[in-house]
Amino acid sequence: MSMKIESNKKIESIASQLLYHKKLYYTGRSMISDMEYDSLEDQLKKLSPNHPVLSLVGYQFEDSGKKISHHLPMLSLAKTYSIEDLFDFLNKNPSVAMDKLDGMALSIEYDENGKFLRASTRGNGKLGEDVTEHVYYITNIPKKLNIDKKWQGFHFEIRGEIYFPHSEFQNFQDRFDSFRNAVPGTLGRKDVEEAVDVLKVLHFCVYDLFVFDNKGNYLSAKEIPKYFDVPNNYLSKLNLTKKMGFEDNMNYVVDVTDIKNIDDLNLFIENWYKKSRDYQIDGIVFRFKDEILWENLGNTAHHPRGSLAFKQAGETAETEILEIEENVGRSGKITFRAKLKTVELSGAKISYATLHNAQFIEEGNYAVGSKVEIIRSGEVIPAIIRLIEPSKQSFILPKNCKCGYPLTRQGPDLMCLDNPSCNYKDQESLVYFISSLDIMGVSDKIVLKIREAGLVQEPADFYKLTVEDLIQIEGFAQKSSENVIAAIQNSKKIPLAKFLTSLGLKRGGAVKCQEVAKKCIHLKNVLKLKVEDLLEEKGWAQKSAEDFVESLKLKEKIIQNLLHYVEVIDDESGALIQSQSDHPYFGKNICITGSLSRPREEYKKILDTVGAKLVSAVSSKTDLLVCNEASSSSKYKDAIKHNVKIVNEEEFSSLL
Ligand SMILES: NC(=O)c1ccc[n+]([C@@H]2O[C@H](COP(=O)([O-])OP(=O)(O)OC[C@H]3O[C@@H](n4cnc5c(N)ncnc54)[C@H](O)[C@@H]3O)[C@@H](O)[C@H]2O)c1
Ligand SMILES: [Zn+2]
Repeated sequence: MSMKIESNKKIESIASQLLYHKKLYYTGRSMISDMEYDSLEDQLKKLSPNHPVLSLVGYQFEDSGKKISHHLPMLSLAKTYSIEDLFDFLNKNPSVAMDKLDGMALSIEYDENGKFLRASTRGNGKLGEDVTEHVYYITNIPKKLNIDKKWQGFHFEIRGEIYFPHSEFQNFQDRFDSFRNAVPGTLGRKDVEEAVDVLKVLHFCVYDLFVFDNKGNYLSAKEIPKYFDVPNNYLSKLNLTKKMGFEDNMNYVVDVTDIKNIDDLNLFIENWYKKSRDYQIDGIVFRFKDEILWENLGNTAHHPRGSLAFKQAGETAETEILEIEENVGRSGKITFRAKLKTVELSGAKISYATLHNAQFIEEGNYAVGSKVEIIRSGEVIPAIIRLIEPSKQSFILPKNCKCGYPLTRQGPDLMCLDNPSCNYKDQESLVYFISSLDIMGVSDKIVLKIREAGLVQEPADFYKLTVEDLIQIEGFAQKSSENVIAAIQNSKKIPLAKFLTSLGLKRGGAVKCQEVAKKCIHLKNVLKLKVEDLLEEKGWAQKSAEDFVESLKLKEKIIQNLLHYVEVIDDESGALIQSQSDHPYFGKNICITGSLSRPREEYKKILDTVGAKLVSAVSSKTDLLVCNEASSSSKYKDAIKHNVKIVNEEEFSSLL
């Protein structure tokens, strides 16, 4: 074989490994450390500097929705692990340093009035996914910018990182396979309403601003200081975004012009990582301060030349797998974790690591006795990144669930699907049932203890518990047992929407269950639901409707058993709305001014019952103003101004 063919083979092998790991990484299942990945990339750079894989940005997901084409490409960053390289970079030009936030890049566009227009992800750098609807719910992204007079007529594009604060992630841990997957997973959801609670707690941090004039032409770094009356540097550009209403992010950015030698730089880096923060970083971004220079340096196909990310090799440790344990999730998905010979890693004693799913174990060839390398990567429990030495024995994936029923393979996962009342998946269902009912004084911990003692197999069993049962369990005293039992017994009247939510139905998040409750009013109608019925409603896709109806069927026995103990209260709001919707005042905004024959409170109550709203001021959104004579009140004037219909009390009440 000629040298050329040999080296081509090597190049293609590295390229295909890179593609493979990219895919795993961007779907939250990385199998190698960033350092190993980056060193593979370096090898390819040496062998074939122009290889197309090297200029791939991000990873294109299949089956994706609407695309937005970026005005300017959204690129990656050049990176280094070497202090010397970083020092050389800083010596070239005065720079700033900022956190390299480990979330996802977002582009957010505003129109010439400062109104939020649309948002997109980085995607492949040229085409991103449209996430406009998701962004409506992200609270620290302004939907209307504070626009100074001299900024009017310009369009703005803000770029930054959307990330999950650690303190918030704690509340949503069980919903995601991994921390890394949480943000892409949430922004990738097509049924946005199901993700609202997560979107509300995500944070956005700005790192760039682009300005376009009213013809859509890009305003260069040279022109910005002229139009906006700011000095030519990165910090003052960021300051503009702060004035526009973005959260103050200046504490992320530090001037590093006073670093004079390698020792200073080492100390600076060491201290940077010591700072406490409520989010994950995967490096430090250094960027030349001079904006005109930064722009003139331009980009490669992969990254801007005026920025450099410094990364630190994450601390890893070697250990041995002692046992492989499995857990059955609420959906029936089996997840695996390894019990390890305890080792210390970044100051913590580690005895467990995640093995994710069946595919991860197969591909990595992990088994009891394997020597492995583990890393802490911001996950709740550490991840295994590499097999150091295979075990003499191999691990045979379970054929059956712990409940005895056979498992089904679905892609990378094993699932327990055949046993509708699998006790093991109910272990999670039980906790979920109680926690979504919000029974005061009954925490998840208590539920697990009761479950471990074997006292409950399904939700209905909670209502059969007695004080005597609980006292037998370690940690329960007379008084606390009485409290728990009383709390459970007091939770027997459950509104329909809450009842449905607590069942943990597939696709049955709180918002969807509320819609179903409104539509069906009685539980017996819910139990008769067909896929077609759901498809009539907006926000239901074929697959989610099928999942919902099917999982409802699977829970039928659990529901029937529960009904011996609890009373499910009809959704009256739905019943009302059905009859109200024919009323002429339904959905109308009505305002009253001057004195009428009956107190305003009384009218408010009547209006409530027909589905109308009594508003306190007149705007273009008001449908009707009620008053007995022309007056000089501001409400009256506004009604004339906005062309709002004005009627007297008699006319008004004739329709009530
Ligand atoms: N372990 C693996 O298997 C594996 C696989 C693929 C990629 N990776 C890792 O992923 C990285 C490459 O991925 P990438 O291109 O998504 O990201 P990147 O590391 O090249 O960084 C670019 C991204 O950084 C983000 N960012 C955060 N803070 C920023 C700031 N202050 N200024 C500018 N940008 C900021 C932006 O989202 C931007 O898109 C590499 O570091 C690589 O090690 C690892
Ligand atoms: Zn099972």
